[in-house]
Amino acid sequence: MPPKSPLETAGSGDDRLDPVLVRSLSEHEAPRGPIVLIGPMAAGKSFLALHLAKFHGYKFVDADQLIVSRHGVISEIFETYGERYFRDLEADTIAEVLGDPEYEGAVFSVGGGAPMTPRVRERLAGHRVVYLRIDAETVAPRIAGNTSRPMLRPDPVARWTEILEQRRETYEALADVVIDASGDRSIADMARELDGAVRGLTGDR
Ligand SMILES: Nc1ncnc2c1ncn2[C@@H]1O[C@H](COP(=O)(O)OP(=O)(O)OP(=O)(O)O)[C@@H](O)[C@H]1O
Ligand SMILES: O=C(O)C1=C[C@@H](O)[C@@H](O)[C@H](O)C1
Ligand SMILES: [Mg+2]
Repeated sequence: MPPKSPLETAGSGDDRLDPVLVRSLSEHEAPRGPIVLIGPMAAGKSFLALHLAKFHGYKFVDADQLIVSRHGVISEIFETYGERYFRDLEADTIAEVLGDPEYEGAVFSVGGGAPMTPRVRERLAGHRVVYLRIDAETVAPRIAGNTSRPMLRPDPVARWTEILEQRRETYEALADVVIDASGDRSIADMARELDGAVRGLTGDR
């Protein structure tokens, strides 16, 4: 029988790999850095990463949160210095986390626009990348009253849809694993799928 793909392994219940065995196998592998969560604005990347930290024992790190803690509110960075400046800060922050052994095996959520920066894409090569895919209908109530995401002004749902069209191919090309977040799937369900898929990636690539 051909080996299962990570996606098949992810939701397969009974035949999932034994966690203890996978952990001990992975100890012998070269470090591969954090697991990187990509996807459009408000897909739930930060929410999912936090859930994985709370309930599945992963370390959690979020690029936007690091930027805010060091440089202040994102909308103000955009207003004062412009998008280009923010993208440089974002790329520097991501490179720093990817290179930090403290975050080996952590879940790392990055901002929706991060994969569009060529330097970020290059830096992601060889890392495990999970794309959180979602449709506009599911996201609409989350962003309708948006004030904090400068890219979504002035019409959040229309801008979100337009931006996803520009980014979709890039997200798909980078993804090792795709998790579907459409239809308000429960975060616990997605977390279990991601955890299973990541275990399936052990020894991959
Ligand atoms: N599965 C879900 N069910 C219900 N609400 C959710 C779900 N996922 C995310 N949300 C809610 O949607 C909002 C956006 O989620 P989150 O901030 O995690 O998005 P994000 O992908 O990190 O976006 P950004 O790229 O802007 O950082 C949050 O208020 C969160 O509570
Ligand atoms: O998709 C984007 O371009 C952005 C997403 C957010 O996470 C922030 O990184 C910022 O608001 C830009
Ligand atoms: Mg986020």
